[in-house]
Amino acid sequence: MESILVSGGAGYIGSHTVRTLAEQGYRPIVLDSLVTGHRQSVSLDVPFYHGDIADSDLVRKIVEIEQVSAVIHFAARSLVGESVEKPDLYFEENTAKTNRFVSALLQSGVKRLIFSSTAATYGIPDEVPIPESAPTNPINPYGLSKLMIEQSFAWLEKAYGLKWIALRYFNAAGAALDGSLGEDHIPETHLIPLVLKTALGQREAISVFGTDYSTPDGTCLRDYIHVLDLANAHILALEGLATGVGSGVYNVGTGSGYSVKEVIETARFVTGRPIPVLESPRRPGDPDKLVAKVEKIQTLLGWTPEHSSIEQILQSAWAWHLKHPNGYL
Ligand SMILES: NC(=O)c1ccc[n+]([C@@H]2O[C@H](COP(=O)([O-])OP(=O)(O)OC[C@H]3O[C@@H](n4cnc5c(N)ncnc54)[C@H](O)[C@@H]3O)[C@@H](O)[C@H]2O)c1
Ligand SMILES: O=c1ccn([C@@H]2O[C@H](COP(=O)(O)OP(=O)(O)O[C@H]3O[C@H](CO)[C@H](O)[C@H](O)[C@H]3O)[C@@H](O)[C@H]2O)c(=O)[nH]1
Repeated sequence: MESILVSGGAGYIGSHTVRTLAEQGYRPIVLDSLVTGHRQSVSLDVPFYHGDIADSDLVRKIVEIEQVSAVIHFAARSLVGESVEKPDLYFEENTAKTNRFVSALLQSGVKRLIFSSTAATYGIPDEVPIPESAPTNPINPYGLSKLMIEQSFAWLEKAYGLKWIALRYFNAAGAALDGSLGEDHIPETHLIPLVLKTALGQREAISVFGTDYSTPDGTCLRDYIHVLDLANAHILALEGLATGVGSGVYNVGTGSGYSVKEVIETARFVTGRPIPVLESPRRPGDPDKLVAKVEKIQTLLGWTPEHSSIEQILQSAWAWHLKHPNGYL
């Protein structure tokens, strides 16, 4: 059984990936500082190290004790607004700490790595759907912190033979189909959990940020990808690297966009509850459309989304919210 170290394995996407790895016959090992993650989101059967990715001694120890052969690296800060207020925090926590983490891994002989990147590396795209070859002009420190990591990998590959895949996720959403794992960010800023908290009556209304975008209904279009499909993309990426797929960046999305209004309308249908809307000003830094071009991951890694219709995303997220109205508390 191959042992895979998952940094940030107690976070939203990490916890779903840890479970999927175990289901597919891998042995996941989690390293997480719990700065934003939840211990309860990881099964007690999974080896769990409470620590920081920048603790090189700990990383080397884990690799040796657990016989780690590859790494999936989720650990990061990911609040766009916070990154604008505290760019130094993002360059330290994401870029600098990842550099230390990858150095320790390479020193320990681990050369296969899958990295959580983001559509925020593109900034405001000229072309939608966005191909991986599009220019990268991030418009916030969060996106830049991730782009710098991607770029560093090419040099680490040349110097030390690192094999890497950076998955540029579009909008991660949804939950385990039985609602047993889900999204519990504090503070929550993402549209879908906020819409469902409104359906639960925990919020009075959902603010729609901007109704004058150049989209069919005036609200922003996003490419929502189910967290289980994302989890699977990581495993295919690991297997791809092991069987000779080259290093590089891959978009992970569905290729279809839904507007904020369409998401809210579908959530009304799925939950059967009223969801009051408050039309609000634009949120700074939101591009009107972010939709992935997905041929590369489909062709080279054989990945196709299976749970990512907007109905399936909302149904699974609703199951999670009904079972865990206060998150993992
Ligand atoms: N959620 C999205 O829509 C989305 C979109 C694009 C990219 N991403 C990226 O995916 C990854 C996971 O996102 P998420 O939504 O699951 O976030 P999350 O905050 O739920 O998970 C991040 C996990 O990393 C841990 N962590 C953070 N810094 C750490 C450190 N220095 N050492 C050890 N552990 C640390 C946290 O405790 C948490 O468990 C992040 O890298 C994020 O930037 C997320
Ligand atoms: O209360 C809300 C919250 C969001 N939105 C809108 O809903 C859409 C989706 O917003 P999210 O905050 O859910 O997601 P983002 O598209 O802003 O962010 C995602 O995409 C980014 C890339 O731009 C990063 O990768 C980030 O990590 C990831 O969560 C946006 O148009 C946003 O303006 C609202 O109208 N009301």
